[in-house]
Amino acid sequence: MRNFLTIALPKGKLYEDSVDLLQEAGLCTEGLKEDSRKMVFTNEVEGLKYIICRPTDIPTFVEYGAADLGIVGKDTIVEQDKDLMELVDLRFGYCRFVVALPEVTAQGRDLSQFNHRRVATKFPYVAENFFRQRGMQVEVIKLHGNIELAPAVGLADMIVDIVSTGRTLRENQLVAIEDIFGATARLVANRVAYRLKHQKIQPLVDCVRSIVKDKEVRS
Ligand SMILES: Nc1ncnc2c1ncn2[C@@H]1O[C@H](COP(=O)(O)OP(=O)(O)OP(=O)(O)O)[C@@H](O)[C@H]1O
Ligand SMILES: O=P(O)(O)OC[C@H]1O[C@H](OP(=O)(O)OP(=O)(O)O)[C@H](O)[C@@H]1O
Repeated sequence: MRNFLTIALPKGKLYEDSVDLLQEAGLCTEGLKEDSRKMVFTNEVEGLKYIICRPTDIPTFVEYGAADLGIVGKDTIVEQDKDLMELVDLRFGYCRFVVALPEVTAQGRDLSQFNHRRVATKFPYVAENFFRQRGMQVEVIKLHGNIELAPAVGLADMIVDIVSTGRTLRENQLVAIEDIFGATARLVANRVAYRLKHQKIQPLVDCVRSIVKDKEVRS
């Protein structure tokens, strides 16, 4: 498999845009959009292999070299801080990290008034860093999804989560009171593969860069 190029694709929100981009870059993406439970797609003729992963597992597959390249959100890259090469900002999958509170609690207050409170998040590293930089001490509670539920049932006073349209916050009577940073999808590489498979990887990276460079950032 030394000459194969293996690309890890995230299932979920980034999947369609990822497949479209690779197709635009001239790679064969046959079968990837079919409704299927297959996790590995091999194209012997082109020396290409795609693996379909959970978005949060992409950095692990790439760091260990199980995939040479991967597509993953900057939010996940920052949270996991794995040893990856970040090659291209793909300009899709835009979302932003915020601190959000119940509307009733937030009214007329600023964040500093919520010191020593509990924060629910899927992103404990991002949350801890943010509050440390603010000189605040909070208790971070790690959840794996539906973070907006935590304040509603008294598990936490506030949340750190990603927001795109803002609909989930609104429909759960939460309001963002601080922006942390924005994130988009990135093309990442395994360090060793980037050197050993440079002849295959670099033309693809150049092509992807030229495709995305004039595109608007979008969610
Ligand atoms: N509402 C959103 N709008 C736009 N992009 C988003 C949104 N939510 C997440 N993203 C981006 O898409 C990536 C994948 O999100 P998705 O919801 O598909 O998977 P996930 O549930 O976070 O992953 P996992 O199943 O591994 O926990 C996120 O890491 C982020 O970069
Ligand atoms: O601002 P919006 O457009 O409403 O999007 C924000 C929601 O999207 C993400 O959740 P996701 O759908 O990934 O589910 P999760 O709660 O299981 O992480 C995020 O955690 C928010 O809940």
